[in-house]
Amino acid sequence: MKHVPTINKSGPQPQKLAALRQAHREWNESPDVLTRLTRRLSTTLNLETQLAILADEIGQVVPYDHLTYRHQITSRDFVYATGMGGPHRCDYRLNLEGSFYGTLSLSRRQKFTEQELEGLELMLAAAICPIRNACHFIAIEQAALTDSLTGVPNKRAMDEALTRASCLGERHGEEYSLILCDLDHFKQVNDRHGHVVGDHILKLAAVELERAVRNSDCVYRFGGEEFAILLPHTDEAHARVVGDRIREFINTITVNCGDTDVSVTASCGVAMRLPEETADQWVARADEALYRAKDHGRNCTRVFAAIGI
Ligand SMILES: Nc1nc2c(ncn2[C@@H]2O[C@H](COP(=O)(O)OP(=O)(O)OP(=O)(O)O)[C@@H](O)[C@H]2O)c(=O)[nH]1
Repeated sequence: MKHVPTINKSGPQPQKLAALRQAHREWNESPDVLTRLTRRLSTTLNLETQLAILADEIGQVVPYDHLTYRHQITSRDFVYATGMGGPHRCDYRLNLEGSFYGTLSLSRRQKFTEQELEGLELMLAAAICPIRNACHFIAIEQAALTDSLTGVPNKRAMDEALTRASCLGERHGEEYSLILCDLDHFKQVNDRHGHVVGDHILKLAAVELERAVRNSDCVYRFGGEEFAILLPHTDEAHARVVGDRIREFINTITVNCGDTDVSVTASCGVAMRLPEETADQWVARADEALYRAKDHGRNCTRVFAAIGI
């Protein structure tokens, strides 16, 4: 049976409450480095902010010229650096309960003393739990914005990006175009060759889309067999060219299924963002252009022209 703690009904405990108040004051005002470090780290789950706090607190006890922290969190490199080098260096691999949470390196002109290294280790021991929590937080945030099948950003990430693009477009008059790219007759691929093949083609399509666009553009999985590509600084004429290139890349996908090779085509709908347009209205126009591409026989690109609207 689960242990349920009993509630003490003996009435108020003035002495204990006074002690609690005192402990709280001491915790908040303590000049002790470790108490202050853990107290400051506990105020945030943001890894960059935590590292800035750690760098600040370490610098007050062990002067250094340069501090770096590196960690790969769900395949993305996280790097924090402050200050400028020095020939003497110490590196710490941050491990907790068998898991690795990054490498912290310090360097400076003078050698580090044994006492300083011991002090550093005490501070890192106090910081490791908050750092672990911040790393997990980043991983969870990334997972919430990533499509688990293809690894590209998902619809939620796209909604955030479109809202951001709308704000920037409104403020600075930047041009943004959106391409919706939908695989043609994908139901037939699933029905004839099975979902495993369908899933494999979706993964390959995401790879081809990322290859077909610039680093500054971003590919999202918008729905089942539908992707979206957001193109900053791009008008509709250039976006059309990208739409055609995307289709060419998708057309190169071939999956061998025993005695047949399965290939796919795609249709693209393009819309450039209009002034004062909401993200939903913008997506609706790109979707309308996609519908026209499908209606025109598929494997083509259609633009919802901004002129005349
Ligand atoms: N394998 C696989 N199939 C998916 C996934 N998500 C959606 N689909 C399939 O994609 C197909 C989409 O079918 P439809 O919306 O009819 O579109 P379509 O057959 O591509 O036809 P058009 O878009 O008109 O060319 C459906 O069979 C869905 O089951 C997925 O994650 N994996």
